[in-house]
Amino acid sequence: MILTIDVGNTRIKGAVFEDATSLEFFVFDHKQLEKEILKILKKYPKVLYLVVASVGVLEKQAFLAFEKQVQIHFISHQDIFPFTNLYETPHTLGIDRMVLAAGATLQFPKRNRLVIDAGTCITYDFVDENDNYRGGAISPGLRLRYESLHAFTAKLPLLIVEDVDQLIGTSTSGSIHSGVINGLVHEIDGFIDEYQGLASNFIIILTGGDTEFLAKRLKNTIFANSNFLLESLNQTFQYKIDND
Ligand SMILES: Nc1ncnc2c1ncn2[C@@H]1O[C@H](COP(=O)(O)OP(=O)(O)OP(=O)(O)O)[C@@H](O)[C@H]1O
Ligand SMILES: CC(C)(CO)[C@@H](O)C(=O)NCCC(=O)O
Ligand SMILES: [K+]
Repeated sequence: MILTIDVGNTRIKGAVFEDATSLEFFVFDHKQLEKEILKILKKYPKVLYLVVASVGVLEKQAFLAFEKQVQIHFISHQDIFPFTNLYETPHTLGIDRMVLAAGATLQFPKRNRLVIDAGTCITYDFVDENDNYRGGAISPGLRLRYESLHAFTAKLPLLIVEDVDQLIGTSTSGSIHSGVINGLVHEIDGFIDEYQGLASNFIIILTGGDTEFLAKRLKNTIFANSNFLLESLNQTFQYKIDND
């Protein structure tokens, strides 16, 4: 059994896997790390490996407390990945993006893949049908857009995302919701359209904390799976074991 942990910029997510099957998913705050992991390990004593992907908020040291119970693998740029990395600065590419690219490569062979992770930031990652990682884009995530409108203006209130579907904002809050939600939806649909114009045979994968909210608003057909990063982490680790 494997416990995969995704340390994002906002939250920590985890999942226990028995081979390719996920048994349970967890979400918790950075402050709860030690307590929550101990709880999971107690519930699943068969977990042998703890596999961590961190965007940098936590380093390897944060996990050393579990070393007596499990073998820890901290995913890094030195690991073996199933794609050729054509990023001009491969050492600065986010570990989460590498894991997503690996998952897309392994799960969707011989396709052009675009992975869109709607988390704290929105990331776009393109792995072509020859398994070359080509790069993508980084833009502000849904919550970050609301927060930055408030943080960098005198008058705009801090709003949280609401299930509103309004083009013409008729109040301050309506205008903010329209700008943030429609802006992001158009951004994502626009990216998908442009990528699909570059090549055929595309699979578009949407993941991250805002998956459900966004999936139903997009005009394009996508494969939506909010657990894609954790599943990819499990696959990346299996791939490493099989190919090292
Ligand atoms: N309880 C929550 N706390 C924070 N964000 C949440 C919560 N529930 C849903 N979200 C949404 O999820 C988004 C953040 O996504 P996610 O949790 O995947 O980010 P993350 O932990 O920073 O991961 P990553 O760094 O991989 O993007 C926010 O834009 C927010 O709208
Ligand atoms: C863009 C984020 C913050 C998304 O989680 C992460 O992947 C990251 O810190 N990336 C480093 C920069 C890059 O990927 O080029
Ligand atoms: K993200």
